[in-house]
Amino acid sequence: MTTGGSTAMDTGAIDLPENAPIEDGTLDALFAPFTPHPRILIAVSGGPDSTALLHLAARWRAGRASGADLIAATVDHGLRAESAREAEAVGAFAIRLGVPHRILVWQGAKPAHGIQAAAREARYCLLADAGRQAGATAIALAHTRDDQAETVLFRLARGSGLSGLSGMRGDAARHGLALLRPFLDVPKARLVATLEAAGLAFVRDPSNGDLRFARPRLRAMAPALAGEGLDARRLAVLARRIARADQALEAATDVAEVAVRRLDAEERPDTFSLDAPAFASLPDEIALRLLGRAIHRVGTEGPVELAKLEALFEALKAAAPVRSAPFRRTLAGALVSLRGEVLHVSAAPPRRETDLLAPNSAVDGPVVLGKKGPRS
Ligand SMILES: Nc1ncnc2c1ncn2[C@@H]1O[C@H](COP(=O)(O)OP(=O)(O)OP(=O)(O)O)[C@@H](O)[C@H]1O
Repeated sequence: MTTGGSTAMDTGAIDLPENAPIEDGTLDALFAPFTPHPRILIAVSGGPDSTALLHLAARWRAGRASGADLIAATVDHGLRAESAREAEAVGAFAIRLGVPHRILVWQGAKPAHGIQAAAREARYCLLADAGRQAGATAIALAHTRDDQAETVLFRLARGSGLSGLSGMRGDAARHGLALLRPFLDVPKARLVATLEAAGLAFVRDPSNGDLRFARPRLRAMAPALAGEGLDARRLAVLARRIARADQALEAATDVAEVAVRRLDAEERPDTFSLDAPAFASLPDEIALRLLGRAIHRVGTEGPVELAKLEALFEALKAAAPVRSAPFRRTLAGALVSLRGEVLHVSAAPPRRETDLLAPNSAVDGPVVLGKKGPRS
């Protein structure tokens, strides 16, 4: 995304040239998250962002007497005729920089639908396996500020809650390895300028501009959005602010969990019992998060979809003061029931056809909820 009219004053960010090459003087700060790791696998597609990541990380490492060992890997998804040749070109570039490189081939059947998501999932698995085999403790990815902005828009369009709108994290974990994204605050234009200044070539994946996919469509809208002030910088600032608020709400939920959870004789490992009056006195957002945690922990279907959690929470709030009929609902493989002063969340019994027909028995009906990925 190009940047529009925002200024350092209205975003709180330090104003940097948006398309100036990255200078050596900034490398220590940029790669500070690398320092705790003895060995890092750099994920390089051969596109501009990850080529710049490899180039700059090698430059940073060469300027230090000690630090992380760098290794690099390229996943050949086998989806384009040129992919094998491009992966080899990345390998040759890495070797020139003195960085060992591996090509990881995505084998097996490729789905007809959702190919981008399947390729991403396969890529993370292959990179994590290669990283672990090589003794790496972290994978470095070249997501930029433009990617962060796109992620925020993408999730906004899909109805995400605050956790989703906080965007990608600069430090996350997956498959037992840390995921480092040192360029999350760096405009893509600066990486391209860095490569051009160093005379380095990179490939452009045509699928990045394929308007059959949602992200390229959002990318194509970026100049118009930036013209209205909704540029990458503002969206990235928004993501940071939301992440900050989200962390505070999670911390408040930790406190509420300790205060409201009943650890009495009735408590079993597969049950989460909450003091119902204390739960009802929590602010809605905290109560909702606590309920979502309970369902996620004892349920069998992964993270709960936010809209479904909200529907269940509203039904619970409506039922709580009445207590005329027992409250029992299932969501994401968990059973939520209100008995007297106790709100129980336990693993749901196996579903029967009749469960789906009984009134007040299932808010999620026959829909199978997803098992992975952030749901909010
Ligand atoms: N085929 C691949 N092999 C290794 N790493 C990859 C591959 N594709 C993506 N990555 C890693 O994941 C990051 C994000 O992927 P995404 O598809 O958003 O970027 P991209 O368009 O490939 O970016 P780049 O300009 O680096 O090529 C990349 O910057 C890179 O670090």
